[in-house]
Amino acid sequence: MEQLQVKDVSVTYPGRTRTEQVHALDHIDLTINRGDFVVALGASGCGKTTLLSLMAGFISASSGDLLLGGRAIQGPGSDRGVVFQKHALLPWLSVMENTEFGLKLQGVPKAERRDRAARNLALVGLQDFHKHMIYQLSGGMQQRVGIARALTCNPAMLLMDEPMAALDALTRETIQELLLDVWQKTQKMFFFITHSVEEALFLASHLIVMSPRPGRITHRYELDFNKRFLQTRDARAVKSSPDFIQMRETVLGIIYGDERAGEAQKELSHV
Ligand SMILES: Nc1ncnc2c1ncn2[C@@H]1O[C@H](COP(=O)(O)OP(=O)(O)OP(=O)(O)O)[C@@H](O)[C@H]1O
Repeated sequence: MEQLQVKDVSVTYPGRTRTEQVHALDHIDLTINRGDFVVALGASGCGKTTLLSLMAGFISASSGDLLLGGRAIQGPGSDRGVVFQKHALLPWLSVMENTEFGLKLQGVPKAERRDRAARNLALVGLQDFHKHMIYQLSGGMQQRVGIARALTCNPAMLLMDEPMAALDALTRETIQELLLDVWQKTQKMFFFITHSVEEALFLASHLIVMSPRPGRITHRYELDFNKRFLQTRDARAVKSSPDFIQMRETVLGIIYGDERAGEAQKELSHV
């Protein structure tokens, strides 16, 4: 079965002095199954990006294990697609050339890679933009190319680090809906980081809330607001429903509690 397992993982970075250490993640356990849309939410510095970087294979754990399909993650691989906030597209290449880039590096023949890239560009609504250059696209369209590119190597898992953060509110909502469509159609494992509580509640099938110093998962929720949207196509109705608003207040309370605790700790350390 396709599954990502994070087993008792801790990450410690060197601090500013020789003796200081930053406990970025502390004994994290998390299982992501095929078809799960896991969203990580939490105050700045709680270790969200560190967790994603472990899954991507960009960094190694100080202790514990990360397994994908039962095999230890030992570095980046085409079984995991990554979408960043800054889409990291190559501006001198066209939309098609950017999307097929990973397959070209793998030596996939041109006809096959064009076909696979075209299918994923259609999935994100860019079927009419193959020949456009990246600089001719809006921020939202560039982010769609980033998603299509990440999907084109057919990864088991899509890892997204605040991919909507630089988008205006309206575009952000459109891309949220697009992402839910892509999730429903592909049934891949999604791991998504955001600072927006509303975005997290709307997208997640599984929400984890993290707290900093040391980075821990403090709360876990199973949600179905995403399925409600996919059934009704009415995002406004979902986001203004009483249980959505109540959940938003609960999660905001958890996060602001953390941030206030963090501020108090900083103030104390200045005394
Ligand atoms: N390479 C590094 N060296 C030292 N400390 C690091 C390094 N990367 C991250 N940290 C520290 O580890 C902690 C967790 O960082 P991380 O970026 O994972 O958190 P985050 O929740 O993603 O934060 P943000 O929401 O601000 O992006 C922070 O205290 C950060 O300063």
